[in-house]
Order: sequence, then C-alpha cells, then structure tokens
Amino acid sequence: RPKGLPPGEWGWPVLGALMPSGVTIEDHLKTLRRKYGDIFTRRFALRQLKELGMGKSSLMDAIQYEVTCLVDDFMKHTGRPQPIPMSLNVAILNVIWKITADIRYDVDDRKVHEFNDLITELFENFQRGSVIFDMYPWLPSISPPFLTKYLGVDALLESVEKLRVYILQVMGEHEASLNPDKPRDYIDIYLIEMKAQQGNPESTMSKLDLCAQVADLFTAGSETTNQTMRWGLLFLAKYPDVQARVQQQIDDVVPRGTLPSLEDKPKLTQLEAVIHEISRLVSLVPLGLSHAAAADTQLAGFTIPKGTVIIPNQEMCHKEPTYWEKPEEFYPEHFLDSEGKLKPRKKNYLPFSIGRRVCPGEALSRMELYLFLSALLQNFTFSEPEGEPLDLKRNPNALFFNLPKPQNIVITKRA
Ligand code: HEM
Repeated sequence: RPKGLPPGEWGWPVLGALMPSGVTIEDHLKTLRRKYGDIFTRRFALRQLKELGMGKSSLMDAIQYEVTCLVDDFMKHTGRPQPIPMSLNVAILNVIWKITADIRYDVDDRKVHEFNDLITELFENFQRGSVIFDMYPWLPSISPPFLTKYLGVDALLESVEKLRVYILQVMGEHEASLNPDKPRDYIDIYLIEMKAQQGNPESTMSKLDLCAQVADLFTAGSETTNQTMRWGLLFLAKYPDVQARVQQQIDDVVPRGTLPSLEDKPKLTQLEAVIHEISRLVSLVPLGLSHAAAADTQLAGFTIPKGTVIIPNQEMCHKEPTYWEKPEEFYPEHFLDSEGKLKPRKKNYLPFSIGRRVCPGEALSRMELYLFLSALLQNFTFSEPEGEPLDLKRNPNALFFNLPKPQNIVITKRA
C-alpha cells in the first residue's frame, strides 16, 4: 500500500507504470490483437455461457458425473504417501470441455493427459515471467534477448500456438457436424451467431476470436481451480481438526451414499468458510490482471494519468490487519459467526477481483470447489505423511501465482 493511501477497504492500491510517451493504450491493444487475435468479447460470451449453465445448477449433472469418477479414482490411491492424483486435473478440464465443445475424456485417455501437459506448460510459461510484459508493455522494446528468453516469452508463444492448433481442430470438427437448430455447446452457438452477423461491419466475431475465447476459458479456468483445490486438500490435511468439523457437518446433512448437492450448500457452512479462507489466505492470483486508466483520474488524493497501467494488489487486501483478525493464519472463523453461520463477505475479500472485468468464472469455480471438495471429504480423510511434514509455504519457483509446492499426501477411505 503506497504511503498515505487508506487501508484495503476500497482495495485497489496502485503499482502503476506509465506508458512511455508516444505509446498509447490503443497502440498497445492493436499490437496485442495483431499477435493474439481479438480480445475477449465479454458480453456475448457471458450471456451464452450462462445459458449453457456455467455456474448454474443445470450444469450440476455433468459436474456430478466428474465427481463420481474422481471419487472412484481417488479410491485407487488410498493408504500410501503420494502426490494428489492427476484425475483432479482431468475432472476440471472435462467441465470446461463440456461447456465449450461437449467433449468428455476418461481419466486414462492419453489425449487428455497430453492436453493437460499443454495447459500446465502454458500456465507455467505465462507465470514464469511473461506476465511482467503485460504489466510493463514497453519493456519488450528494451528487453535484451536473454531476458526475454529467461522470462519464457518464446516458450509461451510456442505453447499458445500449440493450443491454438488444438482448438482450431476441434472447431473444424464442430463446423463439419453443425446443426443450426440444435447447438450443442459454446463453439456451436458462436459459429451460428457469427454466420448471422456476416456482412455486419460492426461485428468483431471471427474464428480467430472464438479460438482465443476458448483458449482463455482453458487457461484462466483450469489451473486456477485445480491449484485452489490442491491448496484446499493440503490445508485440510495439515489441520485435521478443521477437516473433522467439515466432515461432521457433511455427515449430519447428507446421507451416506448420496453425493452432496447444491441444495445442501447453504447448510454446509463449515466447508464454505474453509473455501473462502483458503482463497483469502493463499491469494492464488496475488496481483490481478493489468488494467489501464481510460481517463485522467483522481483517487484518494492521487492523480492517475490516462494510460497508467493499474495492477490491483488483491493479496494485500487479504492480509490487511484492519480487516482480518489473524491475517497470516488459516482461520476459517474469519467467515463464520459465533453460531457457525456464514458472515457477510467483507468488501476487501477479492479472490476473483472486482468491477466490470471481474472473473467471469467465479460462479463456476465456486460450484466446482464446493462439489468436488464436499464429495472428497465425504469419502476420504486427507493427512500428512508420517515423517514428511506438509509445507504450506508458496512455491518460490512460481513468480506470478501463489502455488503450492508439489508434495505427498495420504488419502484414507472413510469407514
Ligand atoms: C479459483 C479459481 C479462479 C480464480 C482465483 C480466478 C481469478 C481471476 C482474477 C483475479 C481475474 C482478473 C480479473 C480482473 O481483470 O480484474 C480473472 C479473470 C478471468 N477469469 Fe478467472 N479465476 C478463477 C477461475 C476461473 C474460471 C473457472 C474461469 C472460466 C472457466 C475463469 C475465466 C476468467 C476469464 C476469461 C478472465 C478474464 C476476464 C476479462 O478480462 O474480462 N476464471 N480470474
């Protein structure tokens, strides 16, 4: 928090970097469009994704199917220290495949493992340092080649290209089997609308844009949810008392043999508080995406000139002692009142950011975190391997995201 700014109540400390004179945000966006295709056409996408059930109960059946497969796979991994199974990645990818392309892969399908490797590689290359160029858009023009290489820019562009080829192929298959009266998924809906918009000079719809949107959903929506789940399992293993409280409530509310559903969610306050507290404490996306001031702006007595890059510091809002009783500790009570009911969320709790560009996947991600974690905790107990204490410090090799260190955990089937 720069000196003189009020605490995280309004939540947007500025780490701004001015564009060098002569380079406008419009120029920068044009360069990005030339490189990556059009930017996310957010309003159309949000409306259609909602129709397809993103974050709504109509998607629950598909997610519940993934939950069942996940529980079955975790059964095969019980009783010995080992990394959190890869089936978790597959389940989360399958949810996005369902929405975008009505595809589902089995956990042992080689194709989904290759795709998972591609997404992890892309995420890794992005967060290794390329993101710095997003924060300081003028940096590439003065960056020596060794720095660009070190920050993984070439590797990132290579991964983006591989993802683009993959998605274009799926889009091609969709086009060949498209029935305009029966759209199956987001790709179909977009292709139908794109055709309807043909000849409209205002339209920004194109195959390249669709490809970029689908890629955005995978890159923004899979590793984020996956890594939050991983943090969750590690924290619950490290804090067995908290885990036991969550399990007790699940057992009180949901009959054994029945998976927890969205209807049970309001009663499972212990789990909800744990999910909130994990996203607060780990602040997976500590600094949000880069934005820019569209006009000269006054904020808390500071002048922010048009064109300043603005980077919200969500983690600082999550660790602000004025707002959190135990800012550095795992304390689900931050979100619970004395009767165990959920407290209203504080305004500086911002894991998905805030405002017009708030994460569009928040509802979906919260639904997945709840459905996956509740079913896993109903069926298993997670614990620290003997002699191998869990290390809950962030992985120092991850520069941009707060990711857990890879480590073993013990999964035990509940009686
Ligand atoms: C725990 C999981 C997740 C976290 C912590 C998270 C967090 C965030 C944050 C902080 C932003 C930046 C918002 C801003 O620019 O101010 C963002 C943007 C975005 N997220 Fe998420 N996200 C998660 C899951 C998802 C999911 C499941 C999807 C979709 C399937 C998704 C899609 C996106 C997209 C497309 C953007 C860019 C939006 C835009 O620029 O208008 N995210 N997310």
